[in-house]
Amino acid sequence: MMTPKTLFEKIWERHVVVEPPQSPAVLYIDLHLIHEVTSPQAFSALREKGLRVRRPERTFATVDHGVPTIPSPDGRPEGRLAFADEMSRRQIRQLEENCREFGIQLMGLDSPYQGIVHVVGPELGLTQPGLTIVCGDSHTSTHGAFGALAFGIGTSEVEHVLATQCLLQRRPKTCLVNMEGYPGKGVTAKDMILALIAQIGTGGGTGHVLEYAGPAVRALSMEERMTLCNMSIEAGARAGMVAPDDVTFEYLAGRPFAPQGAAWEKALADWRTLPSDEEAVYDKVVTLDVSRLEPMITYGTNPGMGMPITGRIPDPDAITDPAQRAALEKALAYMGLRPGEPLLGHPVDVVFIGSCTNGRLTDLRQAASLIKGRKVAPNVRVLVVPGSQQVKRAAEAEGLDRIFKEAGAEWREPGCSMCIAMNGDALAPGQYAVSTSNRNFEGRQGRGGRTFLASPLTAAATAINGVITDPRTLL
Ligand SMILES: CC(C)[C@H](C(=O)O)[C@@H](O)C(=O)O
Ligand code: SF4
Repeated sequence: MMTPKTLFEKIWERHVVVEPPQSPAVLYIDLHLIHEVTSPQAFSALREKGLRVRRPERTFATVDHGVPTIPSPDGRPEGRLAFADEMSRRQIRQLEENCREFGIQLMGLDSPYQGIVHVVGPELGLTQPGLTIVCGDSHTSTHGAFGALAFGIGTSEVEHVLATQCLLQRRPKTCLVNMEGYPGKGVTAKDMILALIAQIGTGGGTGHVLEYAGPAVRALSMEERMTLCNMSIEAGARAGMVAPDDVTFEYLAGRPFAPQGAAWEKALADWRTLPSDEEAVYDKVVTLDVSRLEPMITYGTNPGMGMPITGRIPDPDAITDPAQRAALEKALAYMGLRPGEPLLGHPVDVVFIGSCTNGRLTDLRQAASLIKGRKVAPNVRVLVVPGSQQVKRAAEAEGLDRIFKEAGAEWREPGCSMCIAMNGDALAPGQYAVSTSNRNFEGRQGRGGRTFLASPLTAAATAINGVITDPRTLL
């Protein structure tokens, strides 16, 4: 009898080149994604050492973090750079030059496929089951939704992978996240992952690869599974994964970089062997009953500080652990919130709908379904930023852009935008935002800005009322 294995173990074992005792393994990397922020020093180091890129055909680049999302004044995609700050302009130009010199395919400003790296990889069919995927970006965990082993790396590791197509990596532990039951009306994948992180904490997944399983996960679309895996890193996990199934295969079929013809049939047969074996053992198991969830919202300055939308802000005095109490006190002071208060009805200045967590077509459709035929509140600035050019075109083909614009929202060009505020889209100090992104750290969306993380439905409901709103009241 073969030892039963988890999805993670199967992929890990296929990719280990050597795993000497007491030291990190050498792991072969199938797909390396790069963007303008974490790659420049890596290429400079290659140049200094006289090294080439080992497998340029397995390396793909896009520009996302610093890209202005204001439509080009002259209609040319390049014209967007007119709005870029100096640092972003240099990084984008540098990436263009590096890709030219090293023979790497770039989804640049003029590409119909440009977008956030974690949106672009899947929609091009680059992201596939069974692959090892890295990117100098923590939300690389998104790609695990396809049953790939995908994680973020640092800039020196980007250099290492560029030069060798391999990475030194300690074997992580495994954690099964069992999602029981089915979510109710208005409760989305974003609420499931915010609830999980609220339950296990931002350190709950440390050292582990999370495998999301259970009927609620199987029922999710690929885009929803990506939302789930995207935030694995916010629980401290190395990666997040969902075993591939027919939903995965249907999503991938016919995508530009997916296998075709006989190669597709061969790949499919292989991918079907990847899901964890029935008797496989995990280092840890966590269970979340999603049938009891409400839409979630964060009140603090890390993604674990989340609560059901009808809840009340917790009281630091009720926390016994001094470090945790201090962290909550500091967070509430920054957020300008008081313990025991509800968040429902709290005014906001900005609503941001976008990012690699919730900037895909499904997310925009959900937001539009609430906004359609309504107006956004006059006191709120609403930014809708599609995750990629493909998402933008698909949304426009369905008329979603018109729904947003007629309601008084801004319809932007693709990029990371106000998720990280590196491109000029930023909160003013003290402003409150409901954001569909993944991080609510101090200053994340602009210096002094205050972020409530929530789903696209909650964001849209809040945009309409101008105060934090339970989307179930508008559905
Ligand atoms: C800029 C980049 C390195 C960073 C990351 O690693 O995730 C960013 O994408 C983020 O979301 O904070
Ligand atoms: S959208 Fe936000 S989380 Fe995603 S890669 Fe860009 S900055 Fe990072």
